[in-house]
Order: sequence, then structure tokens, then C-alpha cells
Amino acid sequence: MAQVKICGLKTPQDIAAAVGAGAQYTGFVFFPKSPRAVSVDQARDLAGHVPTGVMRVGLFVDPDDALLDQTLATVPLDMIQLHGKETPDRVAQVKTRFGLPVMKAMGIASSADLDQIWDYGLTADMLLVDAKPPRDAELPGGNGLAFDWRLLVGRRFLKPWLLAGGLNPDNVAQAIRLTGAPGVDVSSGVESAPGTKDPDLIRAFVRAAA
Ligand SMILES: O=C(O)c1ccccc1NCC(=O)[C@H](O)[C@H](O)COP(=O)(O)O
Repeated sequence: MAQVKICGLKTPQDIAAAVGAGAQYTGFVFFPKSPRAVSVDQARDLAGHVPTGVMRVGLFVDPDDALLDQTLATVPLDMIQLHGKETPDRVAQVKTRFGLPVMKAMGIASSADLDQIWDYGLTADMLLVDAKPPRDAELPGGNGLAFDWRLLVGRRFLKPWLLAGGLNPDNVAQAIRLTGAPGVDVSSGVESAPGTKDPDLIRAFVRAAA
């Protein structure tokens, strides 16, 4: 059964829906431009609703050490997700300095983008294989866009990984079948409007990924 991460949770009801449905990872977005962004205080409260055994992942985009220091001093996170242009060396630095596992997101649009799967596998604890955002996109992720999953067929990964990008309750089973992904990550595919999670869609997604 594929593991599931529901990203961009903003309310205790979102958490109840994700955890109740069986998601193993919850995601909190610390990127102010996002419709899914939460403040440090909001995230601290939300993290308190996540039961032991379910991972609390903080999503950052090219964070400096001060932002990570400030966030981790308040919010009990289990994992850091880096969703910007962080290099493999920066991933290693964040792991060492903050003592948490790091999930590195990478954008895939064509076979030329696949080499980074190996490079980041050397330093990250987990990989998030996502669609590359369009050039004019406001957000580096969470755009509801898929990439050609066939690019991943037969691909080897050095680390555990999640497939992301444009997944929803209708296509997630096929995506898992085709790619062999051991886990999946979703945000906009379980929303009724940008930044508003829909509990029914969350449940349908987790069921379809099982
Ligand atoms: O969700 C955001 O607003 C966001 C902002 C900045 C960086 C990343 C962001 N989201 C990443 C994700 O939620 C997922 O990991 C992934 O990209 C899948 O998103 P979606 O295609 O919407 O399911």
C-alpha cells in the first residue's frame, strides 16, 4: 500500500480528515505567497493535533538558517521539506545543522531532469518527485500539474520517494501502478478551492492510493 502525504493543511479539520483517512504524512507550508501558508503560531497549534506516528513535515522554499531556527524553535516538526532551488550540499547542511530528516522536492518535465534524482539521493533522506512548475508560475509547487509519469518507469532511487504533481482521487491509482511509487503527495487535488481542503476528497484520495 502506498504511503500518503497530504500537504498544505491549515485547520484542525484538515488534520482530522487526513489522519482519519490514514495519511502517514501531514504537510505545513511556510511560504508566505502560498494560499496554503500557515504562520508559525498556527503551525504549532496544528502540529498538536497530529497523533504520534504521523509525520509533521514543514515545507520551505530556499529558507535561510534564521527562518529554520525561528520555525523549529516553535513548531515541533519531524521532517523538513525543501521545495526551492536548494543544492544537494545545502540539503546536507540543513540535515546536519537542524538534526531532522530532509525531503527534497525536484521538478521533472523531461528526461533531462532525471539526473537530479541521483544527485539529491546522495544527501536527502527522502525525495519528492514533482512536476516542474511552468516558467511564469507564482508557486514552485502545489500547481496541480502532472508530468509524464512514464519517465519514471524502471527508474532506480537511492532513497524512499513520493510521487507528486497533479494527483487526485481519479488518477492516483494509475500513477502508482505505472511508476511503482511507494508513496504519493497531494495538495490541490484534494481542495475545493485554492487553499481549502475538502475532507471528502482527502478520504477518496487515500482510499484510491491504498
Ligand atoms: O502548495 C503550495 O502552495 C506550495 C508552495 C510552495 C512550494 C510548494 C508548494 N506545494 C508543494 C506541494 O504541495 C506538493 O508537494 C506537490 O507539489 C503537489 O502539489 P499538487 O500538484 O497541488 O498536488
